[in-house]
Amino acid sequence: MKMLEVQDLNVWFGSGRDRVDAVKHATFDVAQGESFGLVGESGSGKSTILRAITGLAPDWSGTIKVEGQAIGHKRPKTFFKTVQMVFQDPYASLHPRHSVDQVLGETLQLHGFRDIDARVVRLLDDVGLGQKFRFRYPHQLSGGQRQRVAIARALAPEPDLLLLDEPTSALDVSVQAEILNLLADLRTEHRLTYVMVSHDLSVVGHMCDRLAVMKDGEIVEVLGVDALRHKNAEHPYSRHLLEASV
Ligand SMILES: Nc1ncnc2c1ncn2[C@@H]1O[C@H](COP(=O)(O)OP(=O)(O)OP(=O)(O)O)[C@@H](O)[C@H]1O
Repeated sequence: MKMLEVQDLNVWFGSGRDRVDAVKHATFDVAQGESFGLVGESGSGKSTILRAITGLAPDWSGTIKVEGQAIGHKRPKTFFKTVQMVFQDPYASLHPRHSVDQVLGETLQLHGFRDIDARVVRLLDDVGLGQKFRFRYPHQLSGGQRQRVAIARALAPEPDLLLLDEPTSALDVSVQAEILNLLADLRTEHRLTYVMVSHDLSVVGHMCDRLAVMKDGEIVEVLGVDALRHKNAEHPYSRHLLEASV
């Protein structure tokens, strides 16, 4: 089954002379359980695709289907039981005056769970933090630990699809691999589907089964990870991108 189908997606910001066409005619699909990468240089539209899917980019046209259901411009609450996003910067995405317990507890409550206590405990274990972090505040956590909390919050509604927007690029190099390994393990354990934005081809090569190469708002090519490893692309721009990577 297809987890995500995106057909002829156009996303723009502003209007008239100020209009920016951030994504143009993007088409791709992602199978259930697959990990799909979006790569391309800064400004090519990668994050905007994820933001359009979650409803953070209001002006879009085309078709977005999740688990076969076309989504409209307004997302019902149940949508976020299926789709969750993890942002690049865990410093910005966590409220500074909310403890880890509050962050996770409130998310669980919002999604109608009753066994909140047991679930908070389980989520902290799932992301490798454990109980001693439960009543800490963001400023008492390292960058990697904050990103683990953000990942736990995304897992709280038991989603099927995680949208990962450069989930490690704001972190120290030394903890990036830890978080990527955690994400890889969680995908297997929770049978998740990933769409991951990264400007780092080695990250995508490690984490993804297929990837779309974006340039100036367009998907120029969709490649399997083998083609990435063998630097075997058709489109000149993808070839250039692969050649430039180590
Ligand atoms: N809220 C916004 N208002 C106006 N323009 C925007 C907005 N968000 C993104 N853009 C523009 O849309 C284009 C695509 O941006 P996007 O962030 O999707 O690129 P990206 O490939 O994810 O790059 P990066 O890796 O730098 O985040 C850029 O030209 C950007 O300036």
